[in-house]
Amino acid sequence: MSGRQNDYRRSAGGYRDRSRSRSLDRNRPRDRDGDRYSSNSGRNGRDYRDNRDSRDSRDSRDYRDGRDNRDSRDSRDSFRDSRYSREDREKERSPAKSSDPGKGSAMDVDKTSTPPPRKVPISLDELIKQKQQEKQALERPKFLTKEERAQLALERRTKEVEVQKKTQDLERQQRLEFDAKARAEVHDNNRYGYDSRINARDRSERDRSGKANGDGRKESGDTDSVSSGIVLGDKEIDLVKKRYMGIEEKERKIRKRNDKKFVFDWNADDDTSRDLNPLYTHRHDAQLFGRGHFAGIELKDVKTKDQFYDKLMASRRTDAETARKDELGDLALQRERKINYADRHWSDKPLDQMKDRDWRIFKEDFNIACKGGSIPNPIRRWNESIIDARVLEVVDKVGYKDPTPIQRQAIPIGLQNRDIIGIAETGSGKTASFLIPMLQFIYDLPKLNEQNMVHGPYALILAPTRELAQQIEQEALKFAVPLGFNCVSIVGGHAVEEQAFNLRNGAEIIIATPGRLKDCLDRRILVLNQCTYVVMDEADRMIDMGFEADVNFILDALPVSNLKPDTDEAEDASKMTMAIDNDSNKKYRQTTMFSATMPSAVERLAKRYLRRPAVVTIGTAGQAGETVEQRVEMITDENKKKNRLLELLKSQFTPPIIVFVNQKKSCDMLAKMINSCGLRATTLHGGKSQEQRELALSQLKSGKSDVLVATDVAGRGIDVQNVSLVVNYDMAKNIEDYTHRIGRTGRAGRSGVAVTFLSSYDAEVYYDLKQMLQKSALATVPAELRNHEASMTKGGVGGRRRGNDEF
Ligand SMILES: Nc1ncnc2c1ncn2[C@@H]1O[C@H](COP(=O)(O)OP(=O)(O)OP(=O)(O)O)[C@@H](O)[C@H]1O
Repeated sequence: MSGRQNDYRRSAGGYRDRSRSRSLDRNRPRDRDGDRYSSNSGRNGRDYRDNRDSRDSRDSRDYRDGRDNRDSRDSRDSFRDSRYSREDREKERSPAKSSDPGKGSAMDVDKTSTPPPRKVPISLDELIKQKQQEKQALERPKFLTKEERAQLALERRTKEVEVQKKTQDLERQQRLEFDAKARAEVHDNNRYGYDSRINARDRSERDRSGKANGDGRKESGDTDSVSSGIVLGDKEIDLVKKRYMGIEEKERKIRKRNDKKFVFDWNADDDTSRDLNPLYTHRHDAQLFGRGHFAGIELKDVKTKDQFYDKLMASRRTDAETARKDELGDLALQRERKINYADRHWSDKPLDQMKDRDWRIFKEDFNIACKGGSIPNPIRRWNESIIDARVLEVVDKVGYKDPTPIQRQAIPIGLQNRDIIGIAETGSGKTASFLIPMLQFIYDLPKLNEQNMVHGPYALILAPTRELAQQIEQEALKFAVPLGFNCVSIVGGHAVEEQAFNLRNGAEIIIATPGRLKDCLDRRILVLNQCTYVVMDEADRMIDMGFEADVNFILDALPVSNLKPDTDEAEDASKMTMAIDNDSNKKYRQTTMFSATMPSAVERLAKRYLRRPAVVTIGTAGQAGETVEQRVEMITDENKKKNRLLELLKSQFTPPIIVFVNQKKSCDMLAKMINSCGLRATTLHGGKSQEQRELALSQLKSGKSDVLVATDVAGRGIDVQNVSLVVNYDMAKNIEDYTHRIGRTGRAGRSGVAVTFLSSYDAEVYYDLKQMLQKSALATVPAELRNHEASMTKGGVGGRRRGNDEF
């Protein structure tokens, strides 16, 4: 069906409805003017007609528009009818109300006055709009003034209170009734008096009602206080009772989280069982650890206490049983002796009775840790070692009574011709720990003579600084001269010719700095054709100073025919101590490295030149000497630093004192300042001639100078006896240098103090320094450092890489 036909039908439907309503109108009674009463009966017939006309016109418009509004029109018609009828009723009512005879009827008014404006029924759209507006108005939040809100809240509260009061009254009423009933029942049951409980309840009831009165007074009872005008609260009354009647309230034990699981109502003092039971009075103290104790029982105690049973048993024994008992007793005694003997401390045992356990205890006692296979046992005493008697004689002459921890472990390994990486704190005798096996090694080699001295030295010691090399030379000479060996140092700052002259008679041991040695090798002043023992002292420093290439050059100049195999054989002492071939006395090359700090950069060197090295660590790697008290002061201001330095130098510290700075010019400036204060200061840095450097050091050692102001040139290995104070006027740029600097004091078991001025420019080392101070028993971390952000995480790079002695 087409839309047009549909619309037509709908409009026809609408027409049928209208004709039906007209026929209904025809049946209605007519008014005075002959017009028919309609739903708008208050109006004249013209109104009605008009209405009808307008409706018709609307219908015809609907028809024209062809809109599908049949349903809405039906509802509109019915609604309009209802509106007409309501308005009609009102109109009918109004003339009746004003039926004043004087005024005339509404009809009359209509006739006389101007006709009222025609009332047009409200359209459906408007009506819907109106309804929506009303609805929106209702939904819209209404603003209330403060007073209105207060008023509302008051009303609400009043209502609540009323309800509450009502329920309370009701409850009270019910309770009173219940009590009265109960009292009557009890009275009936017990004629002789009131139940005390009811009395008490009455009292409490009265108390309660007294409180309910709101003034804290009791209705009856405390008449005294009321009469005296003093009002006492409950707490006060309790206190008065406590004071005058001696009533003590037991404090309730409050159970805490960590308390035992079971909490009893009684106190420990109330427990009487203790006195009655001997088990509790003589408690057995269980000792589960320690010698002489078996499963927590002291055997000796048990023996003395059990005499009663012993006597009893003895009286019952036969002779044979007694003999057997004695036999068993002897056996037990022997066993006990054996246990006690085996449990002796290692120092009470001869060497051949030392067990693995003893060696473990021994190593723990000296903080010795080793890595690598087939490590020999450490040395307990010099005379127990396999060191040649003549070398031991020299050791005794030098005055070393007992070996230091690093010497205890490194010397026996060195004597096995094993490669070693030795890490031990500053001033712990590392020099002797590589010198002694070296001397023993050379001792087994043919003496140097006119023929073989041209092939160069047997042993080579490399050191990062001239001063350290010279110091090692002096230490080596102590041992070498009595043994008839020659030592020569080859360091920068001296004429090469002079050094060539020193080498004219040959030297079993050469101590050198890498730069100058390379020069000598380049110039053919020296060859290393028979060098089979190499020591790199402070190897990390050499790499740090940029000597790695020189070191590689030197080590590559060594003969390769006696290189150790990179197999397990390198750990086999019996093979490594043997000559390589029977025809010659050639030995395997032995390479060792020693330092107090071993950063990972050294690994590269170790991997290239060391074969299956044994790693010996004393204490913790990179740790300062345990006898050094480390103090850190946060000072950034230069003037304050100077004042503090002078203050320290004038305090209880006795010379020699070493002050470390980071720049050459600071050395001279500080030395001047110290000299002007009456102390004798000398300087040591890379800008000075070698003679001046050696003079400065010797003056400090001899006591001609009180204070040495130095750069890191003096930071490593320099051994000046009895340095009481080291001041880091400028903090070292990395923790390794700091460790070596402060290691100039507290050497060889003596105590010393290291004071460091830390500034905000040193944030790179805050973390490492904090860790180091925390590990030391003699150091406290200042709060500024502990809480500083930079000390929380490891930041910055390691030390500065520098070329040859540029300090
Ligand atoms: N067994 C020993 N008994 C007594 N003193 C010793 C012993 N061994 C070494 N010394 C002394 O200890 C001091 C420090 O020794 P050494 O210079 O070898 O220490 P170091 O560990 O090399 O120190 P650094 O790491 O600073 O170079 C020296 O004066 C040395 O004479």
